[in-house]
Amino acid sequence: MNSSLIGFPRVGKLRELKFASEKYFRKEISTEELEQVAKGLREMHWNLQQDAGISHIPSNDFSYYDNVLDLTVLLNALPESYKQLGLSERDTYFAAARGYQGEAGDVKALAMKKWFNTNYHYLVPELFDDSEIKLAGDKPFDEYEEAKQIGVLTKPVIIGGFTFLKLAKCKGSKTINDFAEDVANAYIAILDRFNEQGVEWVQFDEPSLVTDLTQADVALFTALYEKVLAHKGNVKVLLQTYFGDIRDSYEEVVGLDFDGIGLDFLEGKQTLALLERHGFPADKTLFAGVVNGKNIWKSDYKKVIALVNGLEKFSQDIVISTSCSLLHVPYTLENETSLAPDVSRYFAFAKEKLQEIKELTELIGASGYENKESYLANQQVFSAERVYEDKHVQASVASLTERDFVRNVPRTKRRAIQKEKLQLGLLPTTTIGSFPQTKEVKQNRSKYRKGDITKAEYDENIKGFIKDCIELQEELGLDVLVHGESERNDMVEFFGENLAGYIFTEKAWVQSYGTRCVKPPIIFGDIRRENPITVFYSEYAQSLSDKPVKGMLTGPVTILNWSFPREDISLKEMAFQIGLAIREEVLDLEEAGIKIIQIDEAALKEKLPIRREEWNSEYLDWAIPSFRLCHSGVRPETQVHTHMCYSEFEEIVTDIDNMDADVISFEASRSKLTIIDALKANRFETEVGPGVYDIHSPRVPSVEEMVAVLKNALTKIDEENLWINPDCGLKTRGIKETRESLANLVAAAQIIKDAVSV
Ligand SMILES: Nc1nc2c(c(=O)[nH]1)N[C@@H](CNc1ccc(C(=O)N[C@@H](CCC(=O)N[C@@H](CCC(=O)N[C@@H](CCC(=O)O)C(=O)O)C(=O)O)C(=O)O)cc1)CN2
Ligand code: MET
Ligand SMILES: [Zn+2]
Repeated sequence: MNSSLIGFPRVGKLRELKFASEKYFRKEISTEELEQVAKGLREMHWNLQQDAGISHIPSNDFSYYDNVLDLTVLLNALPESYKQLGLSERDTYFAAARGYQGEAGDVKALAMKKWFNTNYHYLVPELFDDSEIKLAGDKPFDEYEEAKQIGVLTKPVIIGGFTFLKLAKCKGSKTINDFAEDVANAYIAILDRFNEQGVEWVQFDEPSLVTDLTQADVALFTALYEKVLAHKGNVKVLLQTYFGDIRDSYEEVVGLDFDGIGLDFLEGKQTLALLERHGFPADKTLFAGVVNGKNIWKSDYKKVIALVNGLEKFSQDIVISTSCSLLHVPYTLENETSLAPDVSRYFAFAKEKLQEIKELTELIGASGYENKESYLANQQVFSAERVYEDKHVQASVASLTERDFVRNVPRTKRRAIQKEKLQLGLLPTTTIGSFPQTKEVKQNRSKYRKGDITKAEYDENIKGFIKDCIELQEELGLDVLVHGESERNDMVEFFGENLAGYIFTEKAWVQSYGTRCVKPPIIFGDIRRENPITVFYSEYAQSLSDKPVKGMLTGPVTILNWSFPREDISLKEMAFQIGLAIREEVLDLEEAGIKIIQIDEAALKEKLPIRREEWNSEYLDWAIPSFRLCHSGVRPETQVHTHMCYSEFEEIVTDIDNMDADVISFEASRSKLTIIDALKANRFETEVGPGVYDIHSPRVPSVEEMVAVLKNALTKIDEENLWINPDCGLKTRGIKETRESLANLVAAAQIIKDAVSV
């Protein structure tokens, strides 16, 4: 049986690409040196896949920052503002990705958004009325050639034209339909080039097909591909989908002249039913996504083999594949030195998944496969009892009642009590929580981890960072302070490390955006809080100031969504277990005299099901309650904040209000504040802090631009309800730009406060 990979992680086994790129940004290495690192990684990844016997090895899945941005460049759609800087090709690309501020000019980065239901972020393509879409680059062709040079014949991978158009934002009067013809022509030109190169298969990724589509969308898709496929020549075209099923377009898709169709049998709840109902054309190859590309648990060979065997009645020509790109899992288990064997034996990261695919291709269809060594070894893992149960936690979740989810004083009444108690005045300024993770802050953690310093020394250093952070905020004149999160490597991993039931890794990095990676902790058993986690740090921070210092926690939905979840119990069960743990922490913080507690739900929107019909039943019906569970026990005078990034929650504004927080801060600066209209229209009750500047870019926002944002916000939001803050935490920023940006923020706030009080 043949096998295919949709994409492979690109940051490198030990994040080599991240470190090289960041050196390049700091001008410590040249373009050529950066390109050498990238080339080395590509070669290594191709060789690995070749060694594992993968038949369809992807190329062009590599990216210096983001593969949607790569496509934008390839289609000549990079906005003029970046080209006008007159920088080198590479630097123009990075200017679009990160913003640019320097001798050549001052431009903001492109907007960044969540890639479907993952923690990966892409840069949003922008289409202007004068954008001229055409093939304008060589990356996919060069990378094919590069692989060929080392003896690997690859399957180039490009995001398809339909997904490109669906993700793009039109900035003028034209709509995506106005660009469809040029897009089709550009893909024809792409296919021409692949024909010249003698490419056998090309993969067009069309994940937008798994979203709810209108008839017009399906018509756009069909028209686009009718045109493109008429020119495919000798190249075979694989239409690759993932993250769900293609229930709205299946019949049209199988009717088109694709040579292969890639379907997701894991997240695609209706994929099998679609095959049952409509069959699968005999002249096409079925690329069956059966190995999980998103989670780190080993595949159960028995189940996978049964699934593939069941597909043979639909197609004689099956290639097995991952369910999505392996971009979303870490590189390899080999780097994990401290995982117990009875834990690590359950896991398969990207490299180990290659081995799984290899073994599966050998087992499927082989007679007597049940007695083969690889099968027996796999089944041994699945027959073993995994004991990590906590009966006490299970009982606590089972005995939750309605009352556990409701604060006993309603929000409007709490508001008056809180205003009286906190005395913040109108338009309070605050930040989202983290302050720059400086070299010293990171070293403190790594020294402690390596045993070079004691816990007491570690805590002493943290107290020093907290003290500096409080002093800085006092000096800047912010109203509500934070302790700065210098004890955290990450807002989720940190809680994973401090909760029983979690496993955490050393080097299991996954790209989140650009050079930024996360190390999602693994939920291995039932979750329980054993000891207070943050109280020591928050209490100390509050002791240094008369202003309120926010307690800072991550909420259950976000902890769950940014972890690798168990597959043997429901998401709801896990969310409630985590919710109970965070609730204990909330109550301890309140007991320690913390007056404002922020519970971040940065990832709430991320795993909202792609299909609207599943929003409530599959998600919101437990996600919102699990948040309420965290704070329902606090006194009315304790103010509860939450925070969300990449907001785009227009359509669930009422659900967000139902979280019953007192204040919410959210990202709005890159998405131009459109969310605010939705808040007004839905009579949003929660006080709001729409972020006034983008913290994902190193550029320093001016006072004027933030005044403009605030004035705009005040046209829609009552001044009694408005907070002033950046759009997310400051951990990725440097101290200098943070100080300057926040000084400007406070100055902008003062101008607005003065204007409002006259
Ligand atoms: N989980 C999560 N998802 C999120 C966000 C988030 O904050 N967390 N924010 C949004 C945007 N995404 C982001 C993702 C990552 C980072 C980020 O800053 N990541 C850091 C890593 C942070 C971290 O965990 N650092 C560790 C590990 C540091 C490290 O590299 N250690 C070295 C050793 C260094 C030494 O010994 O000195 C190693 O492990 O190899 C620490 O500081 O303790 C990075 O890529 O640079 C920011 C935003 C959406 N998704
Ligand atoms: C990705 S949301 C970040 C929230 C967190 N409190 C921080 O400031 O870093
Ligand atoms: Zn955030």
